[in-house]
Amino acid sequence: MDDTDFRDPDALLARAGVGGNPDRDQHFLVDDRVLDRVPTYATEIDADLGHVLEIGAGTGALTDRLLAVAGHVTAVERDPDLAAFLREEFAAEIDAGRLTVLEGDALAVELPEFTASISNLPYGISSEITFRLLPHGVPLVLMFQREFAERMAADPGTEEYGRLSVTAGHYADIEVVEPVPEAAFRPPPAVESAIVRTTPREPAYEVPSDEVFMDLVKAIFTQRRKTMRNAIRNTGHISGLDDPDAVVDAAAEDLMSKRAGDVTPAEFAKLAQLAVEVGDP
Ligand SMILES: C[S@@+](CC[C@H](N)C(=O)[O-])C[C@H]1O[C@@H](n2cnc3c(N)ncnc32)[C@H](O)[C@@H]1O
Repeated sequence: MDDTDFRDPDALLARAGVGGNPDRDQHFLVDDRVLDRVPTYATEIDADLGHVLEIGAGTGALTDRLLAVAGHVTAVERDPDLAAFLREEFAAEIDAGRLTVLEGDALAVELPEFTASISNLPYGISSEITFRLLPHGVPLVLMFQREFAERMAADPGTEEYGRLSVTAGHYADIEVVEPVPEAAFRPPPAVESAIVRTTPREPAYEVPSDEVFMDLVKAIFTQRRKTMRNAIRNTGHISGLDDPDAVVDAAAEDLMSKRAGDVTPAEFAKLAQLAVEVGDP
């Protein structure tokens, strides 16, 4: 088999004897053109992919394409029947030491060292798995619900901008690289999807600690319609600030009059620094 002669996704479903169970987050990608493009969003940045982690490998249609561009692939799959099918279907690649099938919940299994993750994710764990992967500081190419993808990549001042945009953008540049229609999957999900690429980089600001920054951002966005002044005052129980008033008093007046949706990540970072300077948290 050469690199352009990949396993047919419909034939894989037939061999595995599955149709996809939406209750188990199973929507298999069956559009060859999309499947072929997914790995290129990583290889156009780094042609040498090393060890690729795939979350939710299903019947292996994407795994097959990843094996063509990576030195090693670790494929995590929670469904025992699908994990058994992967071990049988890809026995030669496993024997050759090029593929590891990890059976279990991607949120709980011990992850290997990896140099990129390329995955058509189970949408039910989008947020939790993304924040398990982002701190590894490697490129990610991940399929999400389109609305989630757009919130992740949103800029300040837009309707989609929020906690997810700030916290994901803390680790990496985020791009929506391709919208994917429902018809590309079997069974089709209820909503459109989109592929996101994250490119790791240091943030352009300093924070006292990731935890202080994340807790403050989380707290303030629970009150996004309020002014920053009121949002900070009302959410000490979430942000961990003992004396929110002291932070408000020390902060710039114009920042306190804004709403969270217009506050840049750098401004949130400055506020987190200020909170530490005034002795809080
Ligand atoms: C959207 S499907 C993608 C399947 C395959 N990669 C494809 O593109 O056709 C998500 C897969 O993740 C698996 N899955 C669901 N929840 C999981 C979890 N918590 N950990 C690991 N795999 C999970 C499902 O069984 C399913 O095979």
